[in-house]
Amino acid sequence: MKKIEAFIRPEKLEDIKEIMDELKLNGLSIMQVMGCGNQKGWTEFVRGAEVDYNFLTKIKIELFVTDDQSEAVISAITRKAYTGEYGDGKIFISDIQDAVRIRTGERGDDAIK
Ligand SMILES: Nc1ncnc2c1ncn2[C@@H]1O[C@H](COP(=O)(O)OP(=O)(O)OP(=O)(O)O)[C@@H](O)[C@H]1O
Repeated sequence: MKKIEAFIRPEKLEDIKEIMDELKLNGLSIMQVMGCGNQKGWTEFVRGAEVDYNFLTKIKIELFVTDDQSEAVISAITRKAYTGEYGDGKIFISDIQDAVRIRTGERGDDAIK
């Protein structure tokens, strides 16, 4: 199993939700986060003082998928989140050891399919 954590532009969320149906995924978590990457934010003057707004609002999508689903999920997110401008986001992928569906006690791939 893999954990896929994708940081995307908030306005891309609706497009990315379509992946659930397209790839027949069962679960997804979404968080609103503040962050920065190469897209550095902006500078404004507030009551005469220069203020850096270094952190922009992003959406973090967290998905746990089977190994055989992961490449399709990564390429679908990449395709839907892309604009070609700074701030398109990033995807982090890590290995997951196990999962449990509490209602049934199913483990591993069975718990997330
Ligand atoms: N190394 C990192 N660790 C944790 N979060 C990160 C990291 N890099 C990016 N993020 C998160 O991803 C969001 C989007 O980052 P951003 O698109 O600016 O990445 P980037 O690598 O600088 O890409 P680009 O060059 O396309 O702007 C950030 O606002 C932050 O929330």
